[in-house]
Amino acid sequence: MALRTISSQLAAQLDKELMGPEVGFTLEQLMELAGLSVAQAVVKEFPYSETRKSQVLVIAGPGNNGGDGLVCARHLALSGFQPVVYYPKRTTKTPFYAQLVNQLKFFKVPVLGAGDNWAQYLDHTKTLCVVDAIFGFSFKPPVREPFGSILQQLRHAQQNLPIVSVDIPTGWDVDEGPADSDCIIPSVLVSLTVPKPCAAKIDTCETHHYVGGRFIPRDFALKYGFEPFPYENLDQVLRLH
Ligand SMILES: NC(=O)C1=CN([C@@H]2O[C@H](COP(=O)(O)OP(=O)(O)OC[C@H]3O[C@@H](n4cnc5c(N)ncnc54)[C@H](O)[C@@H]3O)[C@@H](O)[C@H]2O)[C@H](O)CC1
Ligand SMILES: [K+]
Repeated sequence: MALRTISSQLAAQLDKELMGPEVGFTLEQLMELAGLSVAQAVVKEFPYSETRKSQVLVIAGPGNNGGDGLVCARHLALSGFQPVVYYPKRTTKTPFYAQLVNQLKFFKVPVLGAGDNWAQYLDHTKTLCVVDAIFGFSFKPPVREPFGSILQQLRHAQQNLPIVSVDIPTGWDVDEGPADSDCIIPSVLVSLTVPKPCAAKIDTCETHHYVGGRFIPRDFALKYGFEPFPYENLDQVLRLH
């Protein structure tokens, strides 16, 4: 069956409506569900075992995609993993992001900032996977620093260290897909609410694709032009392929 997708523009509109006066979700609610979905996809792909490495590097960007990563790290800690968060560019637009960081400290999750040695966690003998929560559907190329250098290091590491991308593989054009052969190739993509057009460009041999962010009713999905996804029970993610 063809992949159901909506454009970056429509995704932003859908988000706005969910958080508008009529529907009334708060960003905090949606982000909690989004981050939980990503954590669930990680657990499904790399089931926790006491005898296996459990360190996960979560790289959080400056916007809401980064917020999803901060929430994901907390849920991974609750599931027995050892997340380490690299959060180099923090926003002070709302106090919410600082609260998410405080919650991580409450769970004894290290949160590294600009200037810290984050690249040591790219060692595949110690780290299970990297969660790419750098940019989502509001990314506009070209990538500005420090994220260009971060992506370059991820590209070098990705052969041995799987990348789990949140909503969009960072650096890919949201509607067109990978801009050049220098882009990261995630091992797992977790699309939120509904895949964006770039998801149709993933190579299904290389990347497992999940949908998560389970927060809309059937009629709302149909209004935005896609069939709802058949999640099972209370699962927060559905594997598409
Ligand atoms: N309904 C949902 O599916 C929900 C999804 N969520 C997540 O939110 C992101 C979209 O979040 P938004 O804040 O709009 O944008 P981003 O995180 O993608 O990035 C904005 C951030 O990045 C900076 N930026 C943009 N382009 C560049 C660039 N070329 N170089 C450097 N920096 C750049 C920009 O200035 C902003 O600071 C969506 O994908 C989901 O992951 C919500 O969590 C909940 C609902
Ligand atoms: K991302």
